[in-house]
Amino acid sequence: MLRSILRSSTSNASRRGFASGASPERKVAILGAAGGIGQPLSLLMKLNPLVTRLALYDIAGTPGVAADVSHINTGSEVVGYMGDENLGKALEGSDVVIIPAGVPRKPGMTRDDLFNINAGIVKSLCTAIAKYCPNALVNMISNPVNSTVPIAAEVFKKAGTYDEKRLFGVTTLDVVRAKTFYAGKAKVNVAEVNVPVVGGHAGITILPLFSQATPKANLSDDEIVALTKRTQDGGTEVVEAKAGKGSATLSMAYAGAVFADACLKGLNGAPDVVECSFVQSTVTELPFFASKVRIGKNGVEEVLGLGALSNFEKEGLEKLKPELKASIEKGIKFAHQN
Ligand SMILES: NC(=O)C1=CN([C@@H]2O[C@H](COP(=O)(O)OP(=O)(O)OC[C@H]3O[C@@H](n4cnc5c(N)ncnc54)[C@H](O)[C@@H]3O)[C@@H](O)[C@H]2O)C=CC1
Ligand SMILES: O=C([O-])CC(=O)C(=O)O
Repeated sequence: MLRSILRSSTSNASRRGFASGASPERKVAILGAAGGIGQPLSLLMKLNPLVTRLALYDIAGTPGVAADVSHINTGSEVVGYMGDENLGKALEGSDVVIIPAGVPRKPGMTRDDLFNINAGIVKSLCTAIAKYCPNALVNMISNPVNSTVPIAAEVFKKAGTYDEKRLFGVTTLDVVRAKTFYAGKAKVNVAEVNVPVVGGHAGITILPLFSQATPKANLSDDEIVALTKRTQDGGTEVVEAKAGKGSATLSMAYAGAVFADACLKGLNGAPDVVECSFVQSTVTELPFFASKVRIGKNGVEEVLGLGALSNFEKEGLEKLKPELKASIEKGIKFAHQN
């Protein structure tokens, strides 16, 4: 067991000296830390000055990743944990738990094709979260997000720890893509671009609201249709380009790091922290829905509405509902039956 736990050599004193100044100490755990997303995400979280302790958990490979990342001269302490028997220690005291554990797609597969394997992984990890860090903000990356978030909610409900303010499906990559594609088409500075993306995280359930994109640009209807389709198919574009070697990892690690940073800022009391996320929601008749969310000291402070939609977006919203509803129900059913 000892061999599976690797501590960084950074001293407490130097850690405090380097760390986050007046910010409170924050522990972040990454579950699936040795994977394609997990490794670059571990790197990016090691670079985040709001993190004081970084727990890297996986079923294999974490000693190496933790040793590697721990040599970076930023303030946080890095500890690697490997194997189920060390999951509790990885989670204890965590403020934010990021979950990129599970299998990725291969060409020809949908995200839902990952359900059979990933549902069980998510269920067991969330059972441990309920036991060891029930107050953590959970950032669910594992696909299919449209089902894994409802599974997590049911696991937490069963354990008596569910707080809808603390459970987030990470849809930030859809926003990252929408911003990039819009900036390219509209020929505006990508750093200034904002595009809300609502709905869910699979195919047509991903609904970018380009009518609300800023800075405003005069794009034709055809251009908006093409941008929407490219955003919806962004994951597949990467899966096909990787030709059997997995799905988005680097852009996802970036997106995961952006979202976790927003959670840390919100927890620390920063004002106006708003990101899109797939959360428990009353924005539509569906129990979970992605939209802009204000994040604060308790997690979700406010689920923001959709704003004015174009006719094209209104149609997209109605079209996505049956698929999203079915994915949510599939997750809930799985959690009840297993
Ligand atoms: N939400 C989003 O926007 C995105 C989600 N994803 C999803 O993220 C997941 C991970 O993708 P990759 O990192 O590319 O896969 P990967 O296969 O490279 O890494 C997954 C890691 O999870 C670990 N793992 C498996 N079972 C585990 C368990 N019970 N506990 C802890 N770790 C466990 C594996 O050992 C592996 O290191 C996939 O489900 C993928 O579809 C990927 C891209 C974007
Ligand atoms: O497409 C996939 O399977 C991975 C994913 O969720 C994304 O890249 O958006």
